Amino acid sequence: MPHKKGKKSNKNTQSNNNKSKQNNLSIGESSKKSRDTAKNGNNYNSDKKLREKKLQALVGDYLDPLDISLDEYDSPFRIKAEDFLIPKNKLPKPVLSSSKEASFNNDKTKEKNKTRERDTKSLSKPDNKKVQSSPTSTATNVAETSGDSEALGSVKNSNKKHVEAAKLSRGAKNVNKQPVSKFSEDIGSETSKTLDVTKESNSASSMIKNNKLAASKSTNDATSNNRSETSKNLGDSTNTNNTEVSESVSANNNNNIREDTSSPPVKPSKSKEKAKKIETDEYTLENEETLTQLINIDDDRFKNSEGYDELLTNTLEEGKYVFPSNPEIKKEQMIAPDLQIVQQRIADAVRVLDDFKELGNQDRERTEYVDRLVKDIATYYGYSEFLAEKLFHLFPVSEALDFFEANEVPRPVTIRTNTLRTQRRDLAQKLIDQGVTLEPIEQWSKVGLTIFSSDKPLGATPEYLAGDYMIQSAASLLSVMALAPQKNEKILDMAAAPGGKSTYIAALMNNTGQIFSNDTNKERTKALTANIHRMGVKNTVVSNFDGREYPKVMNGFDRVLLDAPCSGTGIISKDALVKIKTDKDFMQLSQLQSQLIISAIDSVDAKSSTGGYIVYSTCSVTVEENEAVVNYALNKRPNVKLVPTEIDFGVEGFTKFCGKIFHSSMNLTKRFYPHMHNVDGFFVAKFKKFSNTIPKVEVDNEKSKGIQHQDILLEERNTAEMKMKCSKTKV
Ligand SMILES: C[S@@+](CC[C@H](N)C(=O)[O-])C[C@H]1O[C@@H](n2cnc3c(N)ncnc32)[C@H](O)[C@@H]1O
Repeated sequence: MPHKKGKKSNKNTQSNNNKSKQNNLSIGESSKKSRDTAKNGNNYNSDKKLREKKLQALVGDYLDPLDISLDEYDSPFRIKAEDFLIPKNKLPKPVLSSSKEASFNNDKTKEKNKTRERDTKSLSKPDNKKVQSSPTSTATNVAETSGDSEALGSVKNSNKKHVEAAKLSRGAKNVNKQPVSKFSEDIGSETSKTLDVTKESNSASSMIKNNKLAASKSTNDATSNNRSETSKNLGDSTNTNNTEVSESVSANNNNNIREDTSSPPVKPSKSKEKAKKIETDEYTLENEETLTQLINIDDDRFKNSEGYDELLTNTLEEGKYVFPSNPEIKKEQMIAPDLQIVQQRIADAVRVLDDFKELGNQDRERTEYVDRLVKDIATYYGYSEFLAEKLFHLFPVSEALDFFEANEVPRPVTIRTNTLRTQRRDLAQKLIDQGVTLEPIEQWSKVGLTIFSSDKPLGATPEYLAGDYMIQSAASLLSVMALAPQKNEKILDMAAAPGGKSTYIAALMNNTGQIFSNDTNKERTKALTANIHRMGVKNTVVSNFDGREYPKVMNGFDRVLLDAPCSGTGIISKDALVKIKTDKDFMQLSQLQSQLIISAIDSVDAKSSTGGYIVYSTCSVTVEENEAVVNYALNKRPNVKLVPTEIDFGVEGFTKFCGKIFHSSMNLTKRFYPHMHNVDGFFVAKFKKFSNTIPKVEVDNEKSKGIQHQDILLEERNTAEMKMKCSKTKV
């Protein structure tokens, strides 16, 4: 029997099943969970365990019972592959609700802003003309003043419809599943039925679109306890809020208020005056008390305050990005922020940064905008500011947003055919017969299948139990393809559990030669062994050493794969806890990775007649876990050089980053991104060892060899400095 991961997963099977049902959730709900997760996670003062407990309660304890090859390292919870699958008959119908899409789309934003401005003004200042301008509120007035309960009912129904529509739009988030196409006869042909890159990227962008929809919905959800109904239901608010206004106004004025244009101006209350003052003043200790009072005033009073009016008007004004004042920021830090406002600020900031010369405020530096944007991204998507900033600087501004959005959407579930047992065509047919809908993975793989839906869990089909396939992310195939193992070679998989890559290597070698599958975690080697048995692998020895010690245990390998333990920033859609990883986590991992890569190099025989290769991979996208580690290896072991991975998609690794320069051959490494390639974030580097002697060169000579690893780490540690540098780099 395959290994079950830990007691916890056994104990929780029942509750996991229940959660799993809940987890046939819409993307928006899942997005919301991760945002909620993060909201809690941002509170770093609380105890870590308590935080994790809270997160688990929110996200669910989805331990994978079979410890299948999801590439997480020490992830405290996992989302089961089957949880992503929606049974065919339950696939949601697409809902056309573009008007409710989140407002990262600028055109829609403009339209929305106009509506919001109208709503906001009519809400905060009971201007009768404004009230008149809303057909719904007019109808309500008429209904109320004339006692026409039927008309009133119909108005309320129409509001209800908006609520229903909003609910429906939640359903639309599930539509990220691509259109299901049945596997056809010509499945063996790599060219015929495979998705081409364009199609795939379209589907990726449609996912992002759907997710924006989800984000919009989640924002609505998240704001429900927030300061106002207006911002809660901005998409539906025209009617609802104006109805509220006109209802309250008509309660005050028994006669037809629309005729009354001469009402005296309402004198602001004391608290309103305070509110206005605090909105405009800088935050000081003296006004802290007042600020606290302001925060504590109830929603109605707050939403009627001029400060709130000003805040909304500022935030929503078309084409203009207005920095939140210090009190606003302070307030956002102290109470749950209004995510709708944060979302709008993000969209506005991206627009301004895209055309800073034209749209930027001349009194502000670009770095100030970037700084605010990163903070807002951290709040909105639930990252620590530290990590949001680290990830943000990997991309141009608007692409960064695509990356964060893509992390809210699960990647397609994929499996790898075990060619030791079967062929892809036969496996596909058997699964189709059981109601699975699938398609071959893209052209670059001959063994992968993308699964769209399945009536039963993919880890419980007879084919799975017979070892016909491995549930494995598409990205994880890439490092084995780069390794390109040959028959009869001696190969080391240095960090191998639970065996997704080891068993693929065995299949490519057709069970010839020898594979040493090693992992330092004894528990995980049980899953590794189980998978090796299940998949019919016969050329593999499982070992349990710290990889750093391996050259002392054994060396002379033709090839070594180091699929290193990493932070998992490439698999955030699977593991929301990555969002709150700390500086210390990254420092420790980077150090371990650097030590492991040196061991991997030292384990290879440069004189191998067929090989002499080392492949380094991670499911992370941070520079210090990838290029910095590779650069360190090149400096410490000048007897290796980088060679092409032979993977013909992905983007080149960084040759410079935030003012630092890496070895010029770093462009031979490959990066893969969720928003670009619709695979987990992944990094692959391939080295060729050309000598078993380590040449004596000045490894510390920064000029000739690029920067030293430690320098980068020190640099990265200084986030303020990095921020400055990176902000400049991105201009
Ligand atoms: C990304 S996972 C490997 C996934 C695996 N390659 C697969 O495809 O199924 C990283 C693994 O590194 C192992 N690991 C962590 N530190 C290690 C060390 N010092 N030596 C060897 N393995 C280590 C972890 O236990 C974990 O199983």
